[in-house]
Amino acid sequence: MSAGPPIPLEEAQTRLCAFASPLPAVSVETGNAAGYYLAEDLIARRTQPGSDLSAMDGYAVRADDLAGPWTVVGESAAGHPFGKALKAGEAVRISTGAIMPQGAGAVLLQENAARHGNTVSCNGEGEPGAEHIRRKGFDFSEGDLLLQARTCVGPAQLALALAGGNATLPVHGRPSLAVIDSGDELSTDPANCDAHQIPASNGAAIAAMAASLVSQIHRIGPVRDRIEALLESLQAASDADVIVTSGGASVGDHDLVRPALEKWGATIEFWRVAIKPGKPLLVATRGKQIVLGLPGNPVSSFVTAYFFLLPLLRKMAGARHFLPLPMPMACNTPLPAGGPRAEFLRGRIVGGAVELIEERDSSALRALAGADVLIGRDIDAPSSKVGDVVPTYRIQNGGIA
Ligand SMILES: Nc1nc2c(c(=O)[nH]1)N[C@H]1C(S)=C(S)[C@@H](COP(=O)(O)OP(=O)(O)OC[C@H]3O[C@@H](n4cnc5c(N)ncnc54)[C@H](O)[C@@H]3O)O[C@H]1N2
Ligand code: MOO
Repeated sequence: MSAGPPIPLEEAQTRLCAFASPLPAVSVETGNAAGYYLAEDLIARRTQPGSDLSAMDGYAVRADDLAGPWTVVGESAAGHPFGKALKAGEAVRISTGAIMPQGAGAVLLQENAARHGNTVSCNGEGEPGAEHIRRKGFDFSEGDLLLQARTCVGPAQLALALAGGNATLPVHGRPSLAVIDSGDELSTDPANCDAHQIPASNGAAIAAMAASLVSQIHRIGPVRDRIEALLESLQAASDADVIVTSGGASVGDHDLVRPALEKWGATIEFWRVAIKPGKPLLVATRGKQIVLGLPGNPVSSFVTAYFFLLPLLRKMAGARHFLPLPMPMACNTPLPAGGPRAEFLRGRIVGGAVELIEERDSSALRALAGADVLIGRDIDAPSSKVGDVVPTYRIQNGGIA
């Protein structure tokens, strides 16, 4: 294929993600569902709260009997309701989360009560009130829509699903991933590298970024810069839904990922994207398998995994929104005008604004590891001054979509 000019970021993301569809639904125990995406709308199977409950510790009294004093006739504790109806002149000791006794319509807070033996009265600090009651079904009722299909199940959604009476959840399956490190200079032993070697770090970083979105990860390599070795590694990855390579994607004599993929029978869909770092990104398909050839420079590999691999995996895992979400932030540093490629600079969040990390080399891992965000600069973006708002992309914890 002829290379052609690098294609714009959004077009490349759209073309890549169009190769993927959400995987079929599977059922998982709700307690283990964090990180999965719902395959169906989630409906409440129960009402919460199931009865009127007290929101505070204190005394339940009738709504038509707010002056007191009252005789304390029993207790309603969480899990242990008071079994009888409340009469005028009576109060029931009640705790947070306990069912309001039949006939009760107000709660006197413990702090506002004076208790002497079996008698309780107001101490002058406040009256009994209905605002301390959580009404039956105020959060949700049986049959309500709790969450839409393709929502990510985070800790809060997981808790809601359980509260809604769902022991299991229908979620989309997750893709399997193979990650291939390639390059003669790569060592598997970071503690013992010769002068001509560097520790292989990209594969491990990519695997860590993808971990929560995939069913399994097969790490392969480091693979030698020889077509046969690359072919062997691709063959070893032939069960994976998605294959990622890093290194060997550029134009050097030893950049063999493209010819190896062609020889393996893959179709090169596109090569080179107008972003910096990350230009030599390559996308190929072989049947249903999708191959991403990431550039070898560690920051380029990270940035292309962030803007291409993670969206692809999210889409396959069922996400409704799979592209990284820019967060506009004021920038404390003036930025020079953009160039012919969209650029992603490293930035640090300081006092609610973003500050540029000057180091831009695409191999500079220390600058990347010290960054909170990537600062996005469009193609030909005008220079910006201190305080101008710029799009930022959170990169801690692999980023958010
Ligand atoms: N004449 C040109 N040279 C280069 C171009 C170009 O357009 N014309 N593009 C540059 C850009 S941009 C990038 S990015 C790199 C990408 O090159 P490759 O994908 O072929 O990567 P390698 O050459 O194999 O490695 C680059 C660099 O990264 C290190 N590396 C590779 N794999 C790993 C790994 N798994 N863990 C850690 N580090 C890794 C490798 O040692 C090299 O230092 O090409 C430019 N050149
Ligand atoms: O664009 Mo390359 O990915 O800078 O080093």
